[in-house]
Amino acid sequence: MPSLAEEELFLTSKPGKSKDKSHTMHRHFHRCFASTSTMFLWALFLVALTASYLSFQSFVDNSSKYLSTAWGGIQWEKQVRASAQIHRTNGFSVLVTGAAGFVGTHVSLALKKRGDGIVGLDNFNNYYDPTLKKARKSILNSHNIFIVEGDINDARMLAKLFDIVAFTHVMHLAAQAGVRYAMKNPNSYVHSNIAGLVTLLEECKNANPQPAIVWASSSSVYGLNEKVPFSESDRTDQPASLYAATKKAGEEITHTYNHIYGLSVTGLRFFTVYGPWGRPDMAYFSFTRNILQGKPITIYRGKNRVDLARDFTYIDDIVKGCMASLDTAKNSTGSGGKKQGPAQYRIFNLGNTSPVTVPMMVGILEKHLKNKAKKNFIEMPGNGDVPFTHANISSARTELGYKPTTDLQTGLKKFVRWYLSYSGYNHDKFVM
Ligand SMILES: O=C(O)[C@H]1O[C@H](OP(=O)(O)OP(=O)(O)OC[C@H]2O[C@@H](n3ccc(=O)[nH]c3=O)[C@H](O)[C@@H]2O)[C@H](O)[C@@H](O)[C@@H]1O
Repeated sequence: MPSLAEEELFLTSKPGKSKDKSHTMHRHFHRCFASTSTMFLWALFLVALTASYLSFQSFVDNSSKYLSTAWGGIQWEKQVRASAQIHRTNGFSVLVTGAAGFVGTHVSLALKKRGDGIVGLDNFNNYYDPTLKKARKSILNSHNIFIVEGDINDARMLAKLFDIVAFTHVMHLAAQAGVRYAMKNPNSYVHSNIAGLVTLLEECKNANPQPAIVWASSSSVYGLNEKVPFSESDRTDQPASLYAATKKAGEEITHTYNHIYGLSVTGLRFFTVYGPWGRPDMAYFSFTRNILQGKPITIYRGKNRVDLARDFTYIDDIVKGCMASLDTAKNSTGSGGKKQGPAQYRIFNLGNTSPVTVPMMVGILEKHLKNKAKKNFIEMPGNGDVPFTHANISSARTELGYKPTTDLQTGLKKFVRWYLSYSGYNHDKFVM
């Protein structure tokens, strides 16, 4: 539509009007001709105007397609500020990356519950069904936690966030997770776990004040380590997957930022975290879905038919470990992008300390689901998997007071209850 000014311009200059009534034929003809050519010129003008309007409109559309961001603006800033508000004495304001993820959602809710301010960040990628992430986001929103839709690789957006809020802590949980998917999409691991991490650390190091960082590493860094249980001082230079390699790289990269810029860093090696609102790509989750749908499940076995085992760790225990890490994190020492003194650097195992074999885990699910699984056993393909994990948590116990309390039986029961209700099944028919 033309603007009002353009319409007014057109209406106030109607062509071909004359008040002179004594015209000769010649003059009449001439006027007619003049009037026709004026009309023609006006028509041309109209066409040109319409064409330029349409091309301007398509320019605006295209520009907004490429320049459009899910962040920015006065309203957005207001929401960020409100969400970051601290509601307790000596509380924190925490930037939680990967806030719509499994661990991110639980940690954000726990922080909010005790009065800390939180700004969530998530790129809502489609590694697994984003509907689940959106559902988690709705819960967070209903607790007045604002989630910024953005990627940790977006330095401008991160700088803006640090401009608006003086974050005391960053709980960095955004990552490309999954051990076996790394063979399908290796670059996604480099994008999130390496490039994204560096972009985030750059912003943290530039921030004034610098936040303390707590972030998710992984038990997978132990790779082919055979010494059990895994201690933080054990070898981590033999990763079995690209995922593990990027997490190990993250430990080295965060160390560099700690060393050069004085960032306070705590890396948490999570051991196969499970529970309500979990990740659909993980075995306990996809097995549950398949068992309920009567579909077969594939159970990997090691050499000589040895069962694989995991130190499955329940989400509530992991959340406690994350909170204790934030609570015991010392301030970063840098300012103006420069280190002012040595800063804290820690790495902790957060596991359960009692590994369970995969067939035993399936047995527990079968019991809770009152359904038998159709099991196919195959030899573990060379896909990045490790045969077992087992955490030594004495460091976390001493320094964080970390003490896991949920066994797999209890934790899976809670998961199954949640899964049935989330997926619309009738509880009573299933859980024992
Ligand atoms: O603790 C960790 O470091 C890692 O834990 C999990 O990785 P994983 O332990 O491999 O968890 P699942 O993918 O759920 O697999 C659990 C077990 O089930 C087995 N599995 C998996 C899938 C399948 O179809 N069949 C099968 O037997 C795996 O070999 C493994 O032994 C997460 O997916 C990683 O993101 C995390 O970093």
